[in-house]
Amino acid sequence: MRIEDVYIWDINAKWLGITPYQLMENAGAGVARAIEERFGTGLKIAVFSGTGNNGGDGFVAARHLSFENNVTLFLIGDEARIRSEEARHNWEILKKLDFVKIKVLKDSSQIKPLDLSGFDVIVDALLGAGTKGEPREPIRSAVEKINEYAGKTKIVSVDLPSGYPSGIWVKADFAVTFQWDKEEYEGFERVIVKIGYPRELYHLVGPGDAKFALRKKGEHKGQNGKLLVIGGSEDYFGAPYLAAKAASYLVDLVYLAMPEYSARRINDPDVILRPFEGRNFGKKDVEDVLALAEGVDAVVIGPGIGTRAETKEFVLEFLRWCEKPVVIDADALKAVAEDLEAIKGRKFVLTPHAGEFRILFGKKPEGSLEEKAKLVMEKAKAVGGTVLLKGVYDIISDGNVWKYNKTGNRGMTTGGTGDVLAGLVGALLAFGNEPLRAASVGAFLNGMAGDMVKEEVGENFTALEIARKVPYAVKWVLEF
Ligand SMILES: NC(=O)C1=CN([C@@H]2O[C@H](COP(=O)(O)OP(=O)(O)OC[C@H]3O[C@@H](n4cnc5c(N)ncnc54)[C@H](O)[C@@H]3O)[C@@H](O)[C@H]2O)[C@H](O)CC1
Ligand SMILES: [K+]
Repeated sequence: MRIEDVYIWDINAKWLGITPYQLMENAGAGVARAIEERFGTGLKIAVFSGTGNNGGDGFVAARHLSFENNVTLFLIGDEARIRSEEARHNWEILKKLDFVKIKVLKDSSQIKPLDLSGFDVIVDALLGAGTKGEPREPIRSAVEKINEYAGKTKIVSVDLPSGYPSGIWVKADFAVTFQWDKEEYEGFERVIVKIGYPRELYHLVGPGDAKFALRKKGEHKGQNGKLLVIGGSEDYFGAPYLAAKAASYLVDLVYLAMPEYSARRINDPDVILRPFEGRNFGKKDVEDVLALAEGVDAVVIGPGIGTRAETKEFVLEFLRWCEKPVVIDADALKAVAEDLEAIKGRKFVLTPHAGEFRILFGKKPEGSLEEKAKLVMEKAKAVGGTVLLKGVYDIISDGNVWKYNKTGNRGMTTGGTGDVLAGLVGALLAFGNEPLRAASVGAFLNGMAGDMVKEEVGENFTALEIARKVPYAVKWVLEF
């Protein structure tokens, strides 16, 4: 698990109703328990806290330890800078206690003369996951002061040694880290304590994933993604339009390549039409559509494209040559099912519903969520890409991990919601997201938009209304 996952989990935990207060209480209690299990009780303990949530964990640990130990808490920095509610709450509690001695040290000149030789254990709660760069004063002096006692006094770091991985960090006997080990951490012993996360957080897609997926890259036109949607046929023109419309709320530029016969039905300034002569895509169009794809960041191919033999040939030939990340949706899935080699080595997302999944992989997904997830993961690994199996719970896997999405409602069985979804996944690919995150967050936003429409109009609505709700779903995520 990476530090980025910590933030995603925290946000998703909050979305599930697990408050930062509960997490901090469990974190601090876990630190206290790990210390007493290792060193016993009746100890003289110095807790060094910073003004962030790492410091907050230290406040909680000090309170828990004070029950059977002699605790002094050193706040390094100005208490006015204690930012989060949960850290402030625990600071206010400490200030009401009499057995915990508190010393506020704002300046390195107050830290340098400190004599810590009377303590059995020093707890380092100065800096944690929020650290940026080398420790700055006065934290820096506190790190140096603590390191004077390395090897003599027991030193326990909260979450990770303060200053790690910069040039100067606390030489701790061990760090008490939360819920799981982090792959970035090395060079110090870790004791892992659980802080109340349910197992679902490994798999459930939430606003935490969406916040990371929606981070904008640049300020200038076009920097926030250009998408090409390829679809439509003599029978369908709505599907590719829906995909393009939905995507237009996220990326800067959306090109919509359609056979001229159906393209003439579209006139929406939000999408840049690129009509191709004729009624259906065929091999004659491969060169020109590839040329279009050169100018974008990601491609969606399939909505309404039809299943004619000439079109299947077009789809396969296009995919053999296109090097851009691509969402393969709807009828393009049927083409790919005939020759999975066409997408070998590519960056792609397949977006089948259960029936298309069976055509692609020869097996209908059934059974429990975990049984279906195992099958999706196995097939994603086999095909070498990301598979988004649409359903009441969408299941997404890149072959290594699996995610599931619970947003959405029965009203979304209406035609076209799959097209909106394909557009959103394509847009998130165009943002630069890896396929797994683009697919899982696309499913999340699609379902959230559908839930917002249902809130307003009940369960009978069209896919275009879902597309129009996309900006509201994005706003909700960014404000969460
Ligand atoms: N889900 C979990 O794992 C939980 C983790 N908890 C603890 O929260 C910290 C992360 O807290 P955060 O407030 O984001 O950051 P820090 O406390 O690590 O530090 C931020 C604080 O320090 C200042 N700062 C940043 N870099 C430096 C620097 N180089 N020198 C000096 N000062 C710096 C910054 O301005 C902030 O004021 C995590 O590690 C866990 O301990 C939750 O409490 C429980 C759930
Ligand atoms: K720390």
